[in-house]
Amino acid sequence: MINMTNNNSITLNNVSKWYSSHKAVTDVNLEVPEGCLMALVGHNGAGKTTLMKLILGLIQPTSGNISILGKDPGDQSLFKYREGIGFLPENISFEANMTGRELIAFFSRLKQVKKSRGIELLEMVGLAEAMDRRFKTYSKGMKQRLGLAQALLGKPRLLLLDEPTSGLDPAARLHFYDIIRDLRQDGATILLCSHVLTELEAQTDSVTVMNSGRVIASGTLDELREQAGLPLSMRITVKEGMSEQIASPLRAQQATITKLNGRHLELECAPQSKMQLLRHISKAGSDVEDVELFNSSLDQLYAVFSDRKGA
Ligand SMILES: Nc1ncnc2c1ncn2[C@@H]1O[C@H](COP(=O)(O)OP(=O)(O)OP(=O)(O)O)[C@@H](O)[C@H]1O
Repeated sequence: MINMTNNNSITLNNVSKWYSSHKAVTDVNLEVPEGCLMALVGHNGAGKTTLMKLILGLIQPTSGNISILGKDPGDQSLFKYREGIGFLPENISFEANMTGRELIAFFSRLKQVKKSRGIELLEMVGLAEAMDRRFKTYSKGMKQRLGLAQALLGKPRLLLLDEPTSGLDPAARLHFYDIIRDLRQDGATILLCSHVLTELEAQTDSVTVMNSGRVIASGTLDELREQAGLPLSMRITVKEGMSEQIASPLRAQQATITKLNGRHLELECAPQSKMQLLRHISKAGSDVEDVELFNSSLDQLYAVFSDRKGA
């Protein structure tokens, strides 16, 4: 859950990054509160990875200011605090001839973490059986798990994950989000880039949508729904032959009936009319057997914001 103490783990003020005349990121303002999981979404080339590199201090902004964990990420003298930051890049690649065990031992030394913790993490990500095999023999999903294990070394307070579930099978994805939940319970802040919007919905506190280097929308899912102005859908199951009778007063309440047959009616309404409509529906008593509500999905919200920018 979002920590309400107003402490931001990441703050970007008017950050731009240009490569020669190419604007990879333009005037980005972003605040990620401590303990929050924010998803960064956007088309290919929208600027998500560039933003992560800026936050990590791997590249310098052309203009604007960045603060992570209260520090300037570009300050090379601040090596010590990097122990508190974990990063999983999009296309993970390690020395091909080293085994998983050797690689995690190497990263454990770099992060000044006990080797045994590295081994524990390999076991946690499901690489116990494969840790003595060379990296070059690993499948894409196994490489990704090893990348995740190295990102988790040192109990990071801030985790940056670029497409963390790419290559993972469905069971491994579920396991990944279990790990993320545990980290969040320990207070970690997570910024996660993904194109798999459906799996993000249940996990994120907030979503930032990027397009052509700019932030075009940001907020909780409910805030984004309000900004997008998409209708809420309802599916009502009624006693046989009662649908028209129940639909009539709902039309007068600004609901748009989209489908109607003997036992079902489907409608769309403004999200703020929901309770008023439900009160009307409940007046029908036992003639109404079920009401299902469908909020707009992150996929639908993303499509709305992308279209608005003509993407
Ligand atoms: N080193 C670089 N030199 C020149 N242009 C770059 C460089 N890195 C990124 N870009 C450009 O900046 C823009 C943003 O790229 P970025 O990798 O941040 O996008 P992304 O949102 O992460 O995309 P994807 O979803 O495909 O990973 C793109 O137009 C890309 O071509």
